[in-house]
Amino acid sequence: MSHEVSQEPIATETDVPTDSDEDVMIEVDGLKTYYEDGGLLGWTPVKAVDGVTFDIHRGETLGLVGESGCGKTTLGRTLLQLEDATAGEVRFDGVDITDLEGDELHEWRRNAQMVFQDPESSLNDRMTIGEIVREPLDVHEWETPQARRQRVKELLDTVGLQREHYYRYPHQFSGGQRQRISIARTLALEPDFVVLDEPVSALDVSVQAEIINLLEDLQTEFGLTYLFIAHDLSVVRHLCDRVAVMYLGNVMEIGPTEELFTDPANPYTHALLSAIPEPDPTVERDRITLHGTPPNPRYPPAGCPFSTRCPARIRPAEYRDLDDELWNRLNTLRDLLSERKRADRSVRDRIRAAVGKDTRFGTVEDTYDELFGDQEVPARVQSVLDEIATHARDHDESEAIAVFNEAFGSVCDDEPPAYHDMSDGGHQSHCHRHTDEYRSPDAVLENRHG
Ligand SMILES: Nc1ncnc2c1ncn2[C@@H]1O[C@H](COP(=O)(O)OP(=O)(O)OP(=O)(O)O)[C@@H](O)[C@H]1O
Repeated sequence: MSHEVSQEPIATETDVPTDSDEDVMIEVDGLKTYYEDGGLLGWTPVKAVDGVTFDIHRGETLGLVGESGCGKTTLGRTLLQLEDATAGEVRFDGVDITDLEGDELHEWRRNAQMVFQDPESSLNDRMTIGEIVREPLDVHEWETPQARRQRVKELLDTVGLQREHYYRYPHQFSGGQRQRISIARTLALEPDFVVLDEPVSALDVSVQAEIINLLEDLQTEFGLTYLFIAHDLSVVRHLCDRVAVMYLGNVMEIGPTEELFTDPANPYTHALLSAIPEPDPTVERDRITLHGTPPNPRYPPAGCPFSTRCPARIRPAEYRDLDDELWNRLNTLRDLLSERKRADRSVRDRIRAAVGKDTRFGTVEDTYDELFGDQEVPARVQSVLDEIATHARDHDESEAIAVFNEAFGSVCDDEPPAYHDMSDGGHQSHCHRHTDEYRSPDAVLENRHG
């Protein structure tokens, strides 16, 4: 874990309207979690969570969605102090738990628990169901051993299992039943807050609804607050009161579920929602095709995290009307140049480059041919491309990128966007397009649906 603090968080404390309502249970403020897995001095950490600020309200279910690897699990684990925060605060009822240690942390953990995705691997097959569910009670020396046994039996009732299951082993149960066992264990110490990390993704569709219903019933019965991490947006829409959309370690948009699904504000949310299959084939819907893949979380863009793939990225005035496909190809060229700049080129590559031979990135001519061979490139773009090519041939990627940014760059590439309020209901989005200076993302996306 790194304690390096790099670029500014996407919004500063002063940008964010503080929710002073009494119903705020958890306040997350400028939270960062970096993984220093290389362990080498100067090694660039993975910025799994990179400066997020939001609240969780008492008794609500907050959904957390986003593509694989965007940092959802890391965020959930950091809220429970299962990962150390690199920077920022997580305040539970006003207490910053990132500062807790030893007995205080142990005691606090009773309040907050996690249900994991895969009930196959999260239960110890050598322990009986009774031992598994009782373990947190034993660890926290809860009352007497007899009272613990009684409590476990009650918990088995609560989650729809039978008391006789106490002496059985996990392998004797189906996936859905195993998830019920995990949930019983999670509830043992009567937590207030539960992180549900894809709790139904590994289950058969027929069983998913049963577990979702159980989670809803338990929430009502025990007044639980949930952070629900999920890929399946239809489940999120059904279950969650509010939704936070994550991309590359940042929360891009947060708001009431229906508002966010019917009137998304952020270009990334538009893209994520447009990937949901339309159940009614007769309904025509615009789809947004995202080009490229998310950037490496060790090297996030300096400006908006989504800038390298955003179909609504602000363009300099003289290129506003450029063909969208050509614009996408230009963005791909910038990604290639950045990757080439970063690459630790092998000795062989360096020698080949020095004697003017191809490297594993291919020649500049090949790359240009692949990207622009079938495009009509206006002369004003071609002259910039020619200048970039000169630097790229000299292996001066920094200068090539500087020329690129000078011509095609915008505020999206340079500055992290601030939070913007989309409604009075706490709907917020981070996008430079929300400022008066630019057209809203909606207006731009209407023209650019691929
Ligand atoms: N222990 C670790 N050490 C180093 N990098 C890690 C570690 N755990 C996660 N990462 C990296 O951090 C980033 C965020 O991972 P995380 O698992 O939080 O994402 P996620 O959104 O939950 O993904 P998924 O939906 O696939 O579970 C990824 O790039 C991942 O490879």
